[in-house]
Amino acid sequence: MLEIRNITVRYPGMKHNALNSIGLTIHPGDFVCVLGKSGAGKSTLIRCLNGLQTPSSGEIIWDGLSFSALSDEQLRKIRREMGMIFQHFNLIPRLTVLQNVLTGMFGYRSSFKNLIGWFTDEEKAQAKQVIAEVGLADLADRRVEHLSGGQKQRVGIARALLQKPSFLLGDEPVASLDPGTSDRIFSLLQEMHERHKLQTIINVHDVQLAKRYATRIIALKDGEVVFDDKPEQFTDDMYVFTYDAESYGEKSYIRST
Ligand SMILES: Nc1ncnc2c1ncn2[C@@H]1O[C@H](COP(=O)(O)OP(=O)(O)OP(=O)(O)O)[C@@H](O)[C@H]1O
Repeated sequence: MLEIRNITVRYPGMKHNALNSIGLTIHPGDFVCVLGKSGAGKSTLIRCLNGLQTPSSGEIIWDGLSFSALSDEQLRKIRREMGMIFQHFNLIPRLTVLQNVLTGMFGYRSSFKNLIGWFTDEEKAQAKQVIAEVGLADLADRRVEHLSGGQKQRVGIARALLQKPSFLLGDEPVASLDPGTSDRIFSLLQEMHERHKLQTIINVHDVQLAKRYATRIIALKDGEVVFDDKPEQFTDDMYVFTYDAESYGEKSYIRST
């Protein structure tokens, strides 16, 4: 269970809070999609969860540990628990799929081993296993720069899985992909979520994807939680309110596959 207790984030120079007294509990099995228009605070929330942003006030607690009082070793452990996937994939284009995925092991190894890039046969076998799980077994030795966007995101997912995380966090992971590919990536995320018993929290602009795959939708507006419930409860009126739209679909946060 991950507890977000009353967190507020105000960036330097900002007149308002990016997040304003957010309180949430993420339960085992949750597949959360976070909705909200641009600037609502979605990325800031994800950045707080992966330790990249320290809240101005409030606490995040996981496994009895408060993020604000961690030793370096505990911080390393928390970072390993947070598998992260990104809109622009954050891969190294000139390296192969296997080499990119192996970087997911870095949190478990010494800095020296990471520096020289030496991996054991066992580590390579584990990486090949997750590469097969995301459907890229035939492409393990291909350079990432030669892959499609959807394939690159599969590499990103495999790298996150190799960390053996408890959480899978995504900051707009399908925003650069076409609707059909986005749907296939969400289907893969759902499969991995269930197989690896993850707690998944994904920011997404596509409301239909959220409604199709999430077990829980959280909507943010102006840094506050305005909706936290099952996807079927996210009504057209809630859409209009969340996105300051005039009608359902009016703000193009809905795509069809
Ligand atoms: N590093 C920063 N410095 C100052 N202000 C920031 C910074 N990052 C975000 N903000 C501000 O904080 C607020 C929330 O931003 P955030 O990126 O979390 O929103 P978002 O919902 O993820 O938006 P988007 O969908 O466009 O990515 C916005 O007003 C944004 O301008």
